[in-house]
Amino acid sequence: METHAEIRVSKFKRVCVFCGSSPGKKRSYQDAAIELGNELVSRNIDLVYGGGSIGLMGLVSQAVHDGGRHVIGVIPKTLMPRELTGETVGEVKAVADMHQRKAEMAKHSDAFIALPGGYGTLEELLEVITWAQLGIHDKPVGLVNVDGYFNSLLSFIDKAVEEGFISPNARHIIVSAPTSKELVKKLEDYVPCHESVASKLSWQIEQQLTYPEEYDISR
Ligand SMILES: CC(C)=CCNc1ncnc2c1ncn2[C@@H]1O[C@H](COP(=O)(O)O)[C@@H](O)[C@H]1O
Repeated sequence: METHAEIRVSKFKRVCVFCGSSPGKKRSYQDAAIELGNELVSRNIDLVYGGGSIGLMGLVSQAVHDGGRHVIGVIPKTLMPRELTGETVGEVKAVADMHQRKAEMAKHSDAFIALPGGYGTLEELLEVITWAQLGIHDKPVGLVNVDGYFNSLLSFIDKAVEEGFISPNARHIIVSAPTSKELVKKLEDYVPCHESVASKLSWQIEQQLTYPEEYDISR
């Protein structure tokens, strides 16, 4: 009997993935990157990521590309030489610098997902959480907590809530789940509940003063 892969419609058209430019030491990290790619494909979701073929970034982008979905890699011109990041599958968007890259990745996405990674991943993840906290966007943000990789980060965030540096409402911005399947489902159900301090309108005006209009990331 002929089998068909299950296709579920998602409210997300494109998801931005932040993840390690290294593969990590455990096979489970690499498997999770491929699993996330396959999960996006099964829900008809396209991928936006930092470009290149190194580490987990290469695995997730290859899985989405192989599954027939569109892949956009956003690469700063300085990282474009192939020796640095490898070949990018799908569409390549060249940008001037790391700041434009983040704005561009955010602008093209309906949600953000982090897989295990290092400084770059943490920086990208925390920045989109900060933007959500300020009300600059209301797109869901989540992490795949593969083998508890992010446990210490989540404990630290809980500590920051306890100590009065993060509001309990803002704690809810970050959604986590042990697998991609569970995470994407949670992100689909996510309802923003934090207060906005910067209105989207004022952000748009600020963006127009600093970047061309195309870099506005709010909806
Ligand atoms: C010269 C050099 C070290 C190149 C590394 N090559 C890279 N190529 C593409 N994106 C990257 C690179 N390094 C960091 N990033 C960005 O930072 C994140 C990964 O950084 P990390 O490995 O977690 O910290 C990615 O989501 C990506 O957007």
